[in-house]
Amino acid sequence: MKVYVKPHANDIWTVGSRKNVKNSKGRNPEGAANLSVIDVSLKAETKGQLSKGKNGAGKAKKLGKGVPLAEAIEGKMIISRGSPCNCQATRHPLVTNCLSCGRIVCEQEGEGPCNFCGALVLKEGSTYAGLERCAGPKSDSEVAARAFKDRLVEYGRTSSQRTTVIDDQSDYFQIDDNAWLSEEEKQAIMKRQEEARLAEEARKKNVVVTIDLLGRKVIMADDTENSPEISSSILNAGPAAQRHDNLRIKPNPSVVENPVFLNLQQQRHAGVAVENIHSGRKPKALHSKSLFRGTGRVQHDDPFESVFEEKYSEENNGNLANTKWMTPKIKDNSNLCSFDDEDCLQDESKEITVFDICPPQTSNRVSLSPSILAQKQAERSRKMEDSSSVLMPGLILLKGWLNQNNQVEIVKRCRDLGVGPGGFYQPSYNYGNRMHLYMMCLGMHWEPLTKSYEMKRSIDGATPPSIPPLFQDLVANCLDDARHMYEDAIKGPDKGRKIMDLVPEMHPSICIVNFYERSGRLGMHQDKDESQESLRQGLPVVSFSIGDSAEFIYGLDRDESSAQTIVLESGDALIFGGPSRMVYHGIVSVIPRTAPSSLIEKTNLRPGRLNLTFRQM
Ligand SMILES: O=C(O)CCC(=O)C(=O)O
Ligand SMILES: [Fe+2]
Repeated sequence: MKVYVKPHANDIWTVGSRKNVKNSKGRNPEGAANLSVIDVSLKAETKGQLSKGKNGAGKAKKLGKGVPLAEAIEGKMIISRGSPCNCQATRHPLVTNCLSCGRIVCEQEGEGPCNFCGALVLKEGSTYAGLERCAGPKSDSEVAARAFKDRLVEYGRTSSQRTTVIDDQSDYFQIDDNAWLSEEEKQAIMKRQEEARLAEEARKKNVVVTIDLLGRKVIMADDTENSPEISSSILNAGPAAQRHDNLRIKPNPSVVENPVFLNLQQQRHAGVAVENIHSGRKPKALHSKSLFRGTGRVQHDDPFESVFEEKYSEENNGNLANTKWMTPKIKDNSNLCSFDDEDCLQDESKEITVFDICPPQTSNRVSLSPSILAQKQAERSRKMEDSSSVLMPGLILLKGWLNQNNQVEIVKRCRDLGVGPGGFYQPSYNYGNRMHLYMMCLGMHWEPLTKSYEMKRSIDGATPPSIPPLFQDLVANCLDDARHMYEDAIKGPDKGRKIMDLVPEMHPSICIVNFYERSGRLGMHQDKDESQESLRQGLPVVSFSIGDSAEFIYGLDRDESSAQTIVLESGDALIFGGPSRMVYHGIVSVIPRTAPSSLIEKTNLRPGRLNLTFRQM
C-alpha cells in the first residue's frame, strides 16, 4: 500500500504563523510576496473579518501577524491546514469524502492523506502536491473508464428526468379516479358520456338500407338525409348540369357478373302481359297498387341516348289499345331480354307505332295546376331571362317569339303529319334501345342509326312529309327578327362584324320535329350532319319550342358540367348560326305542367314538349 505523507507546509502552503512571516520578511523577498497571498487567503477563509474594519488592507496586514483567539478557539479559522478536524464540514467548507473510509474531510484537514485511514483524499481536478504535473498521459483504458464513469454519473443525475412517466390516461381519459377533476366535473362528463352512448344506440337501431337499382349498390345509411349519394343520384340526380353524369351507370368493380337489363316493354311482348293487353284487359299487375316499376337506362355515348321507362303513366292513361305491338324474336323462349342481345332487336324496325301528339279528347279534361317545383322553375327562368338575348356570338334567344296562334297552328300541323306516313315514331338507337322521344322529319329523314340524311326513311320506306309553307315563313321572319335584335344588342368585339355573318340567310330543307315526353332528354351534341357547305357557312339552325318548358344546355364542348343552362318555354325561338353553328347543346329535362293551359285546351297536346329544328342541307 502506498502511504502518502503531507508535504512540508513551506513547499506549498505558507501558513500564517509569526515565525514564517518573520522568515519571509527577513530573508526571502519572495516569501513576503507569499505572505501577502496567504493573508488574503486567510482573510477570505475567515468569514466577516474584513467587513469589521474601515481599513481592510491595514487589517489584513495585522491579520498576517496574528489571529483573534476567539475565532481560533471556535475553529472557524483554518489555522494550520492539515491538522485533524472533526467538524464534518459543519464549520469549514467540505473538501470531499474519503473514498476509502468515508470520513468527511473539511478544508481544515485539507487534501492529502486521510486523518483516519491514510488513503489519499483529493478534490476533483486537484493539483495537490503537484499531482497533476506528475501524472503522465492518461492511458486509453483510463480515458474509457473515466468516460464510462462520467456517463454513469450523468445517468444518475438525470435519471429522475428520464424515468418520469406522464400518465395521460389518468390525466385525460379516466374520469373516476382522475385527480384533476372536481366531483361536479366528473358527474357532468359522465352524464354527457351516457347521453352519447344512448344516442349511438338509438342511431344503430334506426338503420335504413337503400337498394340503389340504378347504381347497383346497397347503401346503408342512418336516414335518407345522411345518404347524399342516394338523394343526389336517384331522387333528384343533382343539379341540371350534372344530372346526366350522375345518372350514368358506373361500373361496379365488386360485381362479377353484370346484371341483365330487362326491357319491360319487350318483356311484355315476350308473353308476360301482352295477351292481357290484346284481349282488352290490362295486365293484372296494372290493377294492383303494388306494381313494381323498375326504371333503368341504357347508356351510350351518343347524344340521342334516352331514358327508357316502363309507362303506365298519365301520358298513356293506361290505354294501350291503340298501340301496335311488335314481336321481337326471343332467344330460348326466355322472357328475359338483354339490351345487348341483338336477337331481341331484329325485325323491330319493320313496324312503326303510330304516335299521336294530340290524342282525341275522350273525357273532360282535368287541368292540374303546375307543381310547386314547376312554378319555382318557371319563376326562376323568368328572372333569369326576362327578355330575348344574345347568349353567345351567333346564338340568339327570342323569348315568346311564337304567338299563341302560331303555336296552335304548328301543333295541329305536326299532329296531322305525325299520324300519317312518315309521321312520329320512336326511333331506336344502337343496340335497339328506344330513344325516349318521338321524332318526325320533314323534307328529309335524319336517321339516328347512321347519323345521316336520307330521302326515304329506311325504317319503313316512308317519304318524309314536306315542310309546310307556314313553317318556312315563320323561319324567315324569325331570322329577320333575330338580326334586328342582334344589331341592337351588338357590343364589343362583334360590333364590326357583319350581321349577315352572324345570322346568315337560311332556307330550310329539313325540319326535325321532336316530341319529348316528361322523361325525355337529349344528350349533349352538335348538329353536324348537314352538308359541309352549310356548316362552313354557318347557316343557322332555327328551333321552336312549344308545350312544356325544358332545361336546355349549351356550351363549347361536350362537358355538361361546364355547360350553361336556360329554360326554353312555349313560344321561344332559338337560333344558332354563324360562329355558334357548331355549339354543343342538349335537353336535360322537361319541366312538367308548364305548358300554357290555353294551348292545351286548344290542341289537346299531350303532356310534354314539341320542338322543331329547321336546317338547310
Ligand atoms: O329540343 C331541342 O330544343 C333541341 C333539339 C335538337 O337539338 C335537335 O333536334 O338536334
Ligand atoms: Fe341539335
